[in-house]
Amino acid sequence: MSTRTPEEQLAEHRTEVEGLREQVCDLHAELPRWNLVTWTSGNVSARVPGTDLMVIKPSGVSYDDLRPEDIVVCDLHGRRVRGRHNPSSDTEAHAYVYRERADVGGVVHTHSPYATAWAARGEAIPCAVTAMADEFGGDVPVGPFALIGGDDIGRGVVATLRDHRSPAVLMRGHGVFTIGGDARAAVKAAVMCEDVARTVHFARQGGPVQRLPQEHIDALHDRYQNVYGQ
Ligand SMILES: O=C(CO)[C@@H](O)[C@@H](O)COP(=O)(O)O
Repeated sequence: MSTRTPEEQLAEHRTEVEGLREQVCDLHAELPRWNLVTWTSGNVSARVPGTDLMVIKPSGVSYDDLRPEDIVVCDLHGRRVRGRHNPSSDTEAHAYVYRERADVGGVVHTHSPYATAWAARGEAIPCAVTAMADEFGGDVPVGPFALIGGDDIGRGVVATLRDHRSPAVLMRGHGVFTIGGDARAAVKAAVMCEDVARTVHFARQGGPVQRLPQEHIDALHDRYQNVYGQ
């Protein structure tokens, strides 16, 4: 934790903060694009590296209307430092994750329909296809039900993901929270979570679904995380 005030940190990192406000504003367009949200029901945040600050969506503002200057700057206790709007209802949850997980640079919340259906049943998505092993390294787990507004959701996210390689958790009776090294990685995890939730749901309609053998999950995850791509 920095010894400087949030305002001093903001003044020192103004360029990075403005860049992240623009990036997080743009990333919100991915939520409706991939059918992860209805109306304003999801949010993206990013940690400002080297500070105790984060940037997050304003509460209840339409994705079509979002501009970089609407993205709210908060400290890591969810208090607004800059911005004319109230921050997202989930700000304290995101802030808790950043306080507890130094490796996390981005957090996303959605109500994407297939994944949220698994959350409504309180059922983990079994790791039954290679794409799941790649991105999640196992099942997508279920976290506890928690009321919206305080840091209880953040506590549930951190406690659940501690025992998993998955960057996504299905919060029981609510929806999806994902984490990533940066906000883009957390958005990607949210997109992939909905994709595998839908695929495994479809597979279930035709019969039982089997989890891949653990050694195959481990090999696939290792290849995707360390070899795949450029
Ligand atoms: O999950 C919920 C409400 O159920 C909220 O996270 C969602 O509507 C998004 O709220 P915000 O617009 O980010 O305040």
